[in-house]
Amino acid sequence: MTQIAPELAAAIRSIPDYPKPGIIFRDITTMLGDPRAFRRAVDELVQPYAGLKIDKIAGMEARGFILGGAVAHQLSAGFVPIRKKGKLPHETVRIAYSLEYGVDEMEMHIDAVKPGEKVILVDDLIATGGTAVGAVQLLRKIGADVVSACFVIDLPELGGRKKLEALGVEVRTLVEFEGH
Ligand SMILES: O=P(O)(O)OC[C@H]1O[C@H](OP(=O)(O)OP(=O)(O)O)[C@H](O)[C@@H]1O
Ligand SMILES: Nc1ncnc2[nH]cnc12
Repeated sequence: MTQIAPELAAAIRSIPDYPKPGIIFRDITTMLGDPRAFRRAVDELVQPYAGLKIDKIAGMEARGFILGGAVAHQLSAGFVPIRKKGKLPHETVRIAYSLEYGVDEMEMHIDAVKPGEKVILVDDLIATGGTAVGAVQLLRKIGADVVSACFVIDLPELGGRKKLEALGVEVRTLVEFEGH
């Protein structure tokens, strides 16, 4: 497996059979708690976009908020929270999606992005791609130009990267893990 950042892979904890039997949960809390690894992850995510004049970073609840907030700060971009249903107070756009271990609905404020604004999607991990594809669909519904999506972790066997690329979204990842 290509590892852009092997020291990041070493900082991520793997927990078998969580949240369901057969899933190996890739736990980034160990990476977030390590100041060097957290900084490295954010720096690596930001670097390809430096100078691109990105308007907004969209982050998926909850882990996408931690990384996306830091990336937005570094790029001097705004931040758009994509939340699980029922949490946002203003008018929203909503979509149902499935992920590696469940189904849910996510939503975003209808005025979170202006038509034509350049947006990058940020999350900790892409597995089946259900969450990220849902997020791209929401962003496009309100006219965003989704230029790229980036993740610390890719689980390539679950095919998420290919689904996003098929939608015309560039995908950048730092670490790959085999299996689920
Ligand atoms: O590619 P997929 O199969 O869609 O899976 C990836 C998503 O699953 C995890 O989030 P989760 O829904 O567990 O939410 P959390 O961040 O609140 O724990 C992860 O942070 C991604 O958002
Ligand atoms: N295996 C996994 N580990 C952590 N988060 C996930 N989200 C979807 N699949 C996951």
